[in-house]
Amino acid sequence: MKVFKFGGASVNSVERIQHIKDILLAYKNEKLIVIISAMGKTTNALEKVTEAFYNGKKEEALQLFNVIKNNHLTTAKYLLVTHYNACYEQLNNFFTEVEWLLHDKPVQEYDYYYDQVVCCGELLSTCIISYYLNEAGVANKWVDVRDIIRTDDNFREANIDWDYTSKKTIQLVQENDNNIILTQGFIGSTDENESTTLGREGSDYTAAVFANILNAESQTIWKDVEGVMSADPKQFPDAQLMPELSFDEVIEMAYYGAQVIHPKTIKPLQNKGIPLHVKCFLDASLPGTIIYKKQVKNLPPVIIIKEKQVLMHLHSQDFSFVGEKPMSELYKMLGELNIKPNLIQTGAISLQLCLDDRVEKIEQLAASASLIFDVQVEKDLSLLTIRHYTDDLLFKMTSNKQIILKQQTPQTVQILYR
Ligand SMILES: Nc1ncnc2c1ncn2[C@@H]1O[C@H](COP(=O)(O)OP(=O)(O)O)[C@@H](O)[C@H]1O
Ligand SMILES: N[C@@H](CC(=O)OP(=O)(O)O)C(=O)O
Repeated sequence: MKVFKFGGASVNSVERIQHIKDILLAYKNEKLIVIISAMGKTTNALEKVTEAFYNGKKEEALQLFNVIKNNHLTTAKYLLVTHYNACYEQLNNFFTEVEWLLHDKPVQEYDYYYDQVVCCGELLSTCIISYYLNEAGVANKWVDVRDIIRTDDNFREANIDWDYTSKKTIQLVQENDNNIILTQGFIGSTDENESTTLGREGSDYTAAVFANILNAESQTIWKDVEGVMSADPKQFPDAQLMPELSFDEVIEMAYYGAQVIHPKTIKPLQNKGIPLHVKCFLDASLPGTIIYKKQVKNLPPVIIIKEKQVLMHLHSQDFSFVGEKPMSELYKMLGELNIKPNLIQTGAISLQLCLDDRVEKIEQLAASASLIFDVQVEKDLSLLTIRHYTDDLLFKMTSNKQIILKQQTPQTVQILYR
């Protein structure tokens, strides 16, 4: 059994979806689980629908959703001939589910509605692609992953119930004759059938969960890049391909914010020693990157830039040390708000946290933290991380920047700048 994952970038046009068919035809005789994300930037668009709905702008939410609907229907029309009507019917069921919800007034928490609306992106994309592949001779079985991936109700960052999910996954594979099972990444459901999501860009993780449970031979993430590069090639055209990487290196890269693989993906694979391939779906003959248990030496400097960062300055209110007590209270607040700081620097009577700029979370944290600290917030910053840095590169990358904070170990340097 192999697990494949195609991300939003691989399914963002009719041509790209047709390309998936060519890739899968080459694996016709293999058992595959194929995980697919929402098309292109659909998840962002669905986030906007949820925001409008939650802010009481029902008409705007419905209008925004209508655009998403039409885009998917147009894609289905281009791709399908004989299967269009059946696909249309299934798409309509998904549309209706969301529209019903949008007609209601929000009475529950925002994150709950977010998951009920946003999960639709993956359901729509997989529905269209499954019908298309069946029509094009790549027989597959479409599965609603919400029947398989059971989670808790920690909406937007749901945690997997491994026992239930393992049983259902094994049962699914045993009962299915098709070589290809095609399903959604990123989403799951609670024991009360509420939809959940696993955190943005979580489809890589879904694939790793299946790979782990099924002791897969390998997992392959198909991307619009050659493989894992030493920097985002969109920002750094000279970025180098890294043909092999260790699990340790990739988990560090993901932790520091490299967009290329979701941070939670590595553990399920590492635990079972399952190799992860990152390959280019535009040219399957390219070798890509293999990530495995082997130690890999002599890596080039790896550059990661995170934009839209906020620096929260916390200062002791009465000149007492920032000791264990205020620190543990602060960590409790971070845990409750589900916030992961990207960098923490402590001093005698102050500490500084670098965070992603999620307005509502920052406001809540600032409000809670102000009970024990004086709080100041600085916005519009960027966080540069270089693994395996050289002094020359560090100088080159920071010489024209206003450095706000710096943290350095022999392996990694992090610079927060304006
Ligand atoms: N180190 C890196 N190596 C390769 N690609 C990277 C890296 N860092 C960022 N990227 C970006 O990741 C993009 C693919 O990620 P994304 O658009 O989220 O893909 P998908 O939709 O397939 O998950 C690439 O187009 C590339 O610009
Ligand atoms: N569609 C979700 C899940 C995902 O993993 O997407 P992608 O594979 O395109 O990063 C998101 O955009 O967050």
